[in-house]
Amino acid sequence: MVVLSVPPEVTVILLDIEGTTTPIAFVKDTLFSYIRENVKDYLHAHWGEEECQEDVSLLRKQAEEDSHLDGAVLIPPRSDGADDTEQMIQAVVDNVCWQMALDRKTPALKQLQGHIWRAAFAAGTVKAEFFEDVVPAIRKWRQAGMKVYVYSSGSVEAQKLLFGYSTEGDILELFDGHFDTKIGHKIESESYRRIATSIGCSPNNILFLTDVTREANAAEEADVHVAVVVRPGNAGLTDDEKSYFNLITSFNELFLPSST
Ligand SMILES: CSCCC(=O)C(=O)COP(=O)(O)O
Ligand SMILES: [Mg+2]
Repeated sequence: MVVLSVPPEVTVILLDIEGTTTPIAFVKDTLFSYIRENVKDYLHAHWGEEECQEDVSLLRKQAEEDSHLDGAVLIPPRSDGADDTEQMIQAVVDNVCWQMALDRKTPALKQLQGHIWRAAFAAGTVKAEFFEDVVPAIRKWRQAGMKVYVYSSGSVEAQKLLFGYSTEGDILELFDGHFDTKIGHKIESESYRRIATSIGCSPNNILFLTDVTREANAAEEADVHVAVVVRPGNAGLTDDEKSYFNLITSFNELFLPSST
């Protein structure tokens, strides 16, 4: 087994979700399919609620920013008439499906997705999946004194559902905190500096594990240590990326200085 020594100054492990803790196939085939199949019914059921209207307002604002993009779907402004509700719901559905077809990670989309998944996770219709090495490794890191945080494009609310309702039960207690793109985009180095400040450590106290090399580059630019996680179903890496980054195929390949 290949072993990657974790630098001694590292006290925090920061985890991506999709392609790192969780198979991309689960996110795409289960989580995203659930959204496509249920978004319309969800909007009908919750349209009158403040939370749903806040989600729609955020999506409408995002749609305006996206209006220059090919195929972008605008959401008409809200009026008092009940007649246009169907038309608005259809526009929201079309906008969500358009964003998802492009695998966009906008906070507006992620916030609504989190709210739609809530009922599915709570009812046990959906249970999150992790690669088999993930939970035992996190437990080991914690025993060794590491702090463990999550940084994902999925909203913090959705992250808590994922780790709260999983095939391994509720494992939320294994995490010291969660970050989403409210702190900044994952491909911007400033986001990693903000995360370090928020945790109360230096960037070089953090080891970030991700499957996406653009995220790894941004983190590294902020002086965060990175390892690129290679999992079945992840996008392939170029030869240059393979030789440049530290690569791991399992969390078990990380060797902590305190491990014996
Ligand atoms: C419950 S989190 C859902 C995962 C998700 O929506 C997503 O976009 C994952 O992105 P990541 O940044 O974790 O690769
Ligand atoms: Mg990822």
